[in-house]
Amino acid sequence: MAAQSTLRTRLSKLLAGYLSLLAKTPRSKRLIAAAVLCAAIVAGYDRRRRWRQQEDEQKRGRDLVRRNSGILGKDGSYIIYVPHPRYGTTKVVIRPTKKTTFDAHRRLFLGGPRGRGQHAAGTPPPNTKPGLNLAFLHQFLSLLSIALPRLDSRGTLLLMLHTFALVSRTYLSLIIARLDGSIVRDLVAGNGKAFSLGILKWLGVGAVASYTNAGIKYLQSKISIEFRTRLTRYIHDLYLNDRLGYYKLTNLDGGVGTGADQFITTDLTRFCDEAAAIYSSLGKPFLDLVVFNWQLMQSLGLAGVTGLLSNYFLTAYILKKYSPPFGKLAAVQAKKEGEFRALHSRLITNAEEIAFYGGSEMEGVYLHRGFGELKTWMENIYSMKIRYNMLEDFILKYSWSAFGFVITSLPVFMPAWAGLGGLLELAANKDGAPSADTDRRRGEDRMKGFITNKRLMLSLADAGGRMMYSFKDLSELAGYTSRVYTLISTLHRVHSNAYPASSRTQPELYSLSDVQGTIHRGFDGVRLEGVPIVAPGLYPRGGEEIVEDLSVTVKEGEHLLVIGPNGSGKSSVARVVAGLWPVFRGLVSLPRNRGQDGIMFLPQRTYLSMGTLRDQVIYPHTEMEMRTSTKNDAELQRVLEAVRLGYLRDREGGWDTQKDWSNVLSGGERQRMAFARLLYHEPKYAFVDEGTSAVSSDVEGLLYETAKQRGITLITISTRAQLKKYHTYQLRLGMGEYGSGWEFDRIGAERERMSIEKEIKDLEEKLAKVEQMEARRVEIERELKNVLVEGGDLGPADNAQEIEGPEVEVVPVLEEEMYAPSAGDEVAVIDSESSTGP
Ligand SMILES: Nc1ncnc2c1ncn2[C@@H]1O[C@H](COP(=O)(O)OP(=O)(O)OP(=O)(O)O)[C@@H](O)[C@H]1O
Repeated sequence: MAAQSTLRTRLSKLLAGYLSLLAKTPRSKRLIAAAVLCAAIVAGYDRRRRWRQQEDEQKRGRDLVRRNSGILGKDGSYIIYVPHPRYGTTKVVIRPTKKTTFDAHRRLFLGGPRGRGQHAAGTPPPNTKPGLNLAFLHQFLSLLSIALPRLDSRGTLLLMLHTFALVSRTYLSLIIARLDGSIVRDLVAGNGKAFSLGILKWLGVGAVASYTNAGIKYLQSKISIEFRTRLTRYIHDLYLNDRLGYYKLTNLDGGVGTGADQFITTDLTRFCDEAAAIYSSLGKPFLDLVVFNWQLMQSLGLAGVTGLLSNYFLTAYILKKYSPPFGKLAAVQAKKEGEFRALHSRLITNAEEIAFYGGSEMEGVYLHRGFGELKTWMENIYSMKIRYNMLEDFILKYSWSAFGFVITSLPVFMPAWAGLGGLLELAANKDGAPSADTDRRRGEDRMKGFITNKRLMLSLADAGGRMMYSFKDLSELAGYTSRVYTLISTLHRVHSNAYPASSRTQPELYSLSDVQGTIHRGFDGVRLEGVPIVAPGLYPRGGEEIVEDLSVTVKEGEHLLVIGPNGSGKSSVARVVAGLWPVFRGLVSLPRNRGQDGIMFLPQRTYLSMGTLRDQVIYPHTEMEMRTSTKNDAELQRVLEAVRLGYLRDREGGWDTQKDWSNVLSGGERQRMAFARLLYHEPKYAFVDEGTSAVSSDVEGLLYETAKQRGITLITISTRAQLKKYHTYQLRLGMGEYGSGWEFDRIGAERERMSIEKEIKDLEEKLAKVEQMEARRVEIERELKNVLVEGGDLGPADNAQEIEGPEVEVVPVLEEEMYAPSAGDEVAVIDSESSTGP
């Protein structure tokens, strides 16, 4: 009780004191305090709300990460959750690049064909060598317009902070140079107090400078990541869209060689790192040069600074003259690294096939050759660099220091030419006969001036050196810039189909600049009218016609079988309809949508994606799309049962199991999985390319009947005539003298019967000739017996005379016993079981 009453008294005292304080405080201050209190409460509440939201998001993120899925935003953005070591997951929002942005950038990236003066205004000729030239400036600025899209973007803010940190560091270096001079002066003068104060100041400034240095490095990496994020997303949006950039880039355009992977992963990273570094490695020394030169001009006069500047220009000239073409070297090295990497990717992708063939030795040859080329190139670069580095080191480190000593001695030896320092010297000289005290003071001032100037000179030499070194970095940056620019401009070219005809030569027939056909989407069926099926050549080469002007129409319920020998162009028809290959002439009509109620294509090799078992059935849908289309796991199970894969879910441990499915499913299972996708998506029309070649015939029938029952009109591509029973029409390719003809018939129609009867007649005629051929074979064998004797030796001379034809030189064969090795001969022992000989 006593304790309680004491507490109450204390509380009431506290309250009274607080109220009296409040009464005494002016009104404005009270208002401010109230505002601060309210702000603190609101901020606390907001923090709590955000914290809860973050927790919910992390929980949702964990679920989605497990399911390999994301969320689609209303504005078309895609929200995914990526695993995070500390928070479990972090949310990443990916906003698609707007169409108008691509349109605006096309002007920056699209050049015309090779040669000067044939490309859009402002774009450099595509054959410009990477280096420090105007093309580099254009390319770099174009890439920067993607990396820094707006003035208020994150990257711009980071650059501003970085600039602030760089300026602060230059200012701190200036303070340190002055402090250095005064500390040495105080030491020489024996002024302990000033000396200690100087040391304290030194430590204080040092702490701030270290923090600034670390900040500069941190901001530089942040800028690099920001650039990379923006550029990667931009490239992905151009690369992976309905214009099929990822396919056309290597199969039709060929502008980036074997593939874009090396460009997107390694080259882009190097470009971003170098671009972020170049800002500080050029910007800071440049700032240092200006500020320190100004300072030195104050103390050393115009002569000193003129000397310094001439030194820079001379050095820059010498280094530029003798420097190897670093930009080009970096670009070629990146290309060679890409080729080597592509060889490894091929090996990984085709590991099983290569293992079956036992092809490791052959693959080893390719890999060693690829690495050999890369190694030779790199050795050349290093040997070029070593000579240049020697020159660079001697000039920047040693000759510059010697020159620095000469310049800092100017106030002492040539006071009339040496600015403020020189004036001080002159004034001291004028003071008449020097006393011991003035001599001492003069000595101290000289010392301070010398130390300050020396430090400034050192910083200046360092800045100049870094500036010169960064010319090399700049050249390398030019190489990476050229690589990334090439990738983006090629993607733009593919995206907008910009293949102008060269004005110098006639465009080749069926080259990408000769595409005149029309694609009509929104048709209820599949129709080709006068469409040549052409295997395209890499731009600007022309393509090769495989099927002559094809005209065929498939309407709902009229299943079509496309048949013909290997290589006659069956799959190519699907490639043209799917938009992989261009429609060079004629008209192609097809439904507007892919998937449900539209059209779908099942390629010859079933692709199995990364992710869960569910993802395999619903591909290319995501789980999120599956849920929004009101389908569920029970429906998926029904689909799997319809294709006789109902056991998979239990065997693999549920829908969310993640595996490398291409190694788990057998060839037949993969094909059935492809049919499961067909049944899941329920398109109106479907191209099935050799979709049942590895499936047993009873299941094959079941797959076709089920698909037809679901209302899917099938266009089957196959070499097997027994599939006719599931189709209404057939398109026979590979006809005519050149194999580019075709026939389109109703199955069982008069013409088809006639063509089969004709084929039977042909075969009978050929069979009738068999007896004649047999008789001829016996005759030839008899003749040969007369000509050849046993053991393969030629017969007697009178027999040989009967042979008509060119003269044959008879070389006598050494018999085994006639050969006796002499002492000097090397004798190889031949395993009689594994080798045979004449
Ligand atoms: N990207 C390409 N570039 C050039 N030619 C190609 C390309 N793809 C295929 N070809 C060629 O086009 C021809 C037709 O190929 P397609 O794949 O259409 O044949 P197919 O009739 O489906 O053969 P198969 O029955 O063996 O599957 C072949 O000679 C092939 O070599």
